[in-house]
Amino acid sequence: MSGSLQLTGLTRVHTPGAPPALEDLTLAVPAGSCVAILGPSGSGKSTVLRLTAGLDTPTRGAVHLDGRDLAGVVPERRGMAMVFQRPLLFPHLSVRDNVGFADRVRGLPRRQARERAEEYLGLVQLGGFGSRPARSLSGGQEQRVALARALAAEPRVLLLDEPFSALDTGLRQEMHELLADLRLRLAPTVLLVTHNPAEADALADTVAVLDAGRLQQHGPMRELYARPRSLAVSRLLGGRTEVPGTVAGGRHRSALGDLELPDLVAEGPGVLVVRPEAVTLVSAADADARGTVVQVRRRGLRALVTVEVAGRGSSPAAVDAELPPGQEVAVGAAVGLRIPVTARCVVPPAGLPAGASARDRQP
Ligand SMILES: Nc1ncnc2c1ncn2[C@@H]1O[C@H](COP(=O)(O)OP(=O)(O)OP(=O)(O)O)[C@@H](O)[C@H]1O
Repeated sequence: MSGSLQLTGLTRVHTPGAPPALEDLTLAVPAGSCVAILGPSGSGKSTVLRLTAGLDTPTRGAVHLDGRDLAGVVPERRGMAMVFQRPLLFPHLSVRDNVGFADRVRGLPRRQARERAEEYLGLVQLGGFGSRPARSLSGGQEQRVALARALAAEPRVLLLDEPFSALDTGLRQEMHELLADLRLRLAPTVLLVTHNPAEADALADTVAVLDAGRLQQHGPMRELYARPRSLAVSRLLGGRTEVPGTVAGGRHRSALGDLELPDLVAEGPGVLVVRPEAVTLVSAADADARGTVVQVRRRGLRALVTVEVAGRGSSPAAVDAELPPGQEVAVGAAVGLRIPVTARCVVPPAGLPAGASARDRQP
């Protein structure tokens, strides 16, 4: 029953003359897949869901479901169900009647509606909760009911708008496992909005990064981590190492020295970004660059260290490295840095659009 969703050139301008809330978004959500829209506050994530659900009208662009243009189709006839950050249950109704509400509205007899509701409550691991009043549930249970209610509508697309962000870490983890299980059993088509990279990583097949209303990059999370196309994407995923320099002859020249690049990169200014997990501290003989530890932060069993590398004739560079459990280093220590060639990625300097990525330009 899962549908195939296609957004094409989707644009929403709220105030003429002001920057669009969403600009020219083209995104495919294949049947049975889960695509996450990831972005900072105000980047246009909810706008995408509202336009898809028909709660708002695009200024330009189209939403197609299984090839059908949904322009002018009211939300309740789009074959979609939405789960919001707040569950929005009817507090005076039982859990079962909350889940069966849509079935009752469309004329299903009470008994049948309740049987179906129980079935979906079982799927979200709330079997036995049916007769309880909705107001007696915990936050996590309420959100499970909201999910059961959405699934009971048998939507062709499930729209999730930050559904777990109000839950504490443990409950959120449980909901992630539940959603992964539901995906295996029911294979729904899911469009998920989140500002949390770990959530996008845990739940989605691919992640579309939005910044200031524009799609920055869309791909599997691993690709976004390893090969961000812009500083915005790198920063959103927690990247902090940004070394400005110049690309020439397939090498990046900066305070770190002259480093070979793994990809074909156009000549000109470019910022080297590297994931801290890829950087290791090594002896001077094996090092790609040498520097001094200026900061150590604990990350559970691991430590995240910042190493400052003095540039010859350029300003110093700061490189983050995540140490494995057991490896310790103190502020002030002189260390060598190993940055594997495959971990080196060059993005355009701030101010240039992602589309102008040095990697995408031919030399
Ligand atoms: N009805 C509206 N009228 C005017 N501007 C709006 C309206 N709705 C949203 N915006 C603006 O559009 C931009 C995108 O908003 P949107 O809610 O889609 O962002 P978001 O990424 O979902 O943010 P958050 O994570 O904070 O919910 C924001 O600058 C917001 O202020």
